[in-house]
Amino acid sequence: MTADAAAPRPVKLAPSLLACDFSRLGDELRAIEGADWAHVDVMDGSFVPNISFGLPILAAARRASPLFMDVHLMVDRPERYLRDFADAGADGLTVHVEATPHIHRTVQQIRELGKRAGVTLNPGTPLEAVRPVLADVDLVLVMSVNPGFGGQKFIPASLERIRTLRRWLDELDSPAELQVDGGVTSQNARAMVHAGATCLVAGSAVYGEGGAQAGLERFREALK
Ligand SMILES: O=C(CO)[C@H](O)[C@H](O)COP(=O)(O)O
Ligand SMILES: [Fe+2]
Repeated sequence: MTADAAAPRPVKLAPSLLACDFSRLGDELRAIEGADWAHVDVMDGSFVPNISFGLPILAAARRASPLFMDVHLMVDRPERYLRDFADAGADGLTVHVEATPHIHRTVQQIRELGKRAGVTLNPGTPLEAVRPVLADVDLVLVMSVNPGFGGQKFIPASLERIRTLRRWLDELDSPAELQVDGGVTSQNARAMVHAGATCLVAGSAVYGEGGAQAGLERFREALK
């Protein structure tokens, strides 16, 4: 059976705080309480050419909201900071396969901290790079833009990458989330779900026009 024909899976929405108004972080988190997760983009200015925010902002978000904190670590050698992010309130930690020579050990370390372990890869990295750890993760994230900035355009080839990962996860009978991040909008969301995605990250498409509640409503309508 192809992914497109399979029974529909519940779809999680994970608004990215990168696109919110940081001066009103508490309000911006309350505005997405109807969502499933809050996506927290940590950028170090080395692995990616941009610096976003780090531990204190995650800790502030944790204090302000009961939402699941889905932390996307765009940092070199993320193994150095796993415990710090866990202590600051992360519920899930997703690391890039390109950022560490020890992806298997890093995934194990996240699990040992009692957190959900995610693995991800840049659009230019062959999918085979994550295959050895697929059975060990709780989430696989398909980056559908080059990481480092919000508000970029979805890379169409990402759809085929979602389909392939869907097939590999199904072959393993894995319950892992298949997440997509970058350029996700209410217009293209259905195509990703049909390809097999179970969790959609969206920054500008949620926090943009009309505010977050209106943004979430557009996604709910699109995914009905
Ligand atoms: O990881 C990211 C960028 O590296 C962000 O999560 C992503 O870009 C979300 O922003 P948008 O929905 O505006 O594309
Ligand atoms: Fe992200």
